[in-house]
Amino acid sequence: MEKEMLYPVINACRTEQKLDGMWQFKFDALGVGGHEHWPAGLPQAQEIPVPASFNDFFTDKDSREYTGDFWYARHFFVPAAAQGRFVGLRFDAVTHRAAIYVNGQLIRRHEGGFLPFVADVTAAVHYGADNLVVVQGNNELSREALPAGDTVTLKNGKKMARPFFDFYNYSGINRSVHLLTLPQQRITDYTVNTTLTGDAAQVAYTVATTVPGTVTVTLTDAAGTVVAQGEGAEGTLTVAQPHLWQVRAAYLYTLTIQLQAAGQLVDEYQDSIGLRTIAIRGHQILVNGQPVYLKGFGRHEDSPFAGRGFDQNVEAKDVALMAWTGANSFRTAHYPYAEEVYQMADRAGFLVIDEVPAVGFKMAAASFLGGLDQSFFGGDWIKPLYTKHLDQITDMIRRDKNHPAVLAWSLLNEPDTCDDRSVPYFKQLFADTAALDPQRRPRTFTLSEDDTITTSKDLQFPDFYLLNRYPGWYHYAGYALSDGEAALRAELDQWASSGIDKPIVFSEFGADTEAGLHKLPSVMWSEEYQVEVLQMFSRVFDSYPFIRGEQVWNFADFQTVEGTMRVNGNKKGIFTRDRQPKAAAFYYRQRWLALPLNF
Ligand SMILES: CCC[C@@H]1NC[C@@H](O)[C@H](O)[C@H]1C(=O)O
Repeated sequence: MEKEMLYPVINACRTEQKLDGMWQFKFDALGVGGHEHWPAGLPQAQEIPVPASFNDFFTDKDSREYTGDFWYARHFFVPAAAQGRFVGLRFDAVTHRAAIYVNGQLIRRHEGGFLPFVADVTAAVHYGADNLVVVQGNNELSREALPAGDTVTLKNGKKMARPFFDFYNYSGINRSVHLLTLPQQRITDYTVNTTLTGDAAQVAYTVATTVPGTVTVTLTDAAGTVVAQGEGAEGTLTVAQPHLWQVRAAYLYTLTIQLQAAGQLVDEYQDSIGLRTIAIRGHQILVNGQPVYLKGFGRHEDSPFAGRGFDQNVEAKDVALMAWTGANSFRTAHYPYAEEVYQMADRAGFLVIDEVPAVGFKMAAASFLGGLDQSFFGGDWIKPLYTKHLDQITDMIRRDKNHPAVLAWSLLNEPDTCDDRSVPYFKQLFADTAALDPQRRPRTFTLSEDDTITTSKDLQFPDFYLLNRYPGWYHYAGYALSDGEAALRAELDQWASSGIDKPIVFSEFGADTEAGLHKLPSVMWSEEYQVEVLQMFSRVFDSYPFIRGEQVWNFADFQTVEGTMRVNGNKKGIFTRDRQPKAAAFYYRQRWLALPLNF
């Protein structure tokens, strides 16, 4: 578990410098970097941008598909004034694992390619001088790591990723790197939790610090007016006539936390927070006590050139397009996204289902993508996998817990829940994660086509259900679409008569579509067919009141492994990979703008 997750800020007590740009880069297929002293500098290196995946910058297949160790390096200057402070290098994400060296010294290692970690370099840097940071990365997949897969070795000795998941194994320093200098006596975390009482909001807060001291907390509104203040490492702020954070009508306050020691201000941290409540009541998902119907997308962090590297330009475009369609939510399929994504969702009023990369926990998926056919939860990899799974859920919640946009936590995508051996795993997971979120938001996971109300053994665990269903594509396809509608209705009739009174959200449904392919009457892969499939789902959703959301798969076309089922990636996007609309985008704009928000 990472101790410090606070997003970097610059103020009177804290400094931050981004180390983004061109870094030295070198593959290490033979694993010689360690004993050839690469931590002290990379010989004959090339250059790769950070933040970005390294894969798409190459023109040869061996490099694009490279699996194994890879090294990055760059120089950075630490001012003399930093002496006596905490000096850290914060990596927002290195996929999938990393060892960090500074001036040739191993500082730390980290496992997990989609969450931040801080390397404490206080004792390793030269002050008022140049320093060298070297990152030893690795992108190999295994059944005891997230996301799950295999790494195979070809006859020519080259390693190849064999993902049990349907997105490309983009790798590298995928998000920003920050040089931080912080007070030794500092704020390390905070929590907020809002309840609404009549015409006031009660904001319970806690503040964690490295030393006991005097903590003061100030809440200011968008105009900068102080609306509440508190003293002490925990307490409750009362906000009269609060301006609530609403879905697609966001309002953010600024929370300022100050730490004083011996009468001196030693640290300060400020963040934007939204006052809102989230609850599930029967079949309803409630925000501020009002039912909300989720309209939106399963997404990916994926774009040409940067791969899975975070690109603020792409995210800004995606937020604009989601707003244009009338969407109000998305799922971070299938991993936690960059923190800037949640900040933009906070400001835009989008609801987010936040998901860890527990994807591929089903050998059938591996079979679908060329894997083996045995029970995933019966494997001898489960024990080490569970440790990493819980660790990454813990870090995701620690990182994202204060975002008003975060509605729920998705703990897995399409696991094999038809196997009795999954039950102890899920029982432990839901027990171990029950108290991680101070706001106690709902926890769930997505159910694939195989995992139905009659076959799944794990339906007692989620607080609401996420269904991934593909009649019209993987079965009942083409002219048989009407049978697909009948089969979907038959399944939902089972849910309706089951007595289960929890909401259902469709978290995946759709059809691969080649943009520009038109056919009248329709044919699979045409834009017309994608709209017909989505219209079928809309008819069904509108027939069952316990369906409380539709998040179509996917927002945009995205890169996957090569295969006979993929045409240079997955084409189920409503938008193309370069973010241009297919006919389905106009369909959803017309449907979602006409749907009331609260119903
Ligand atoms: C076979 C269930 C569908 C599957 N669900 C997980 C997503 O990551 C994939 O992209 C999606 C697809 O194949 O389009």
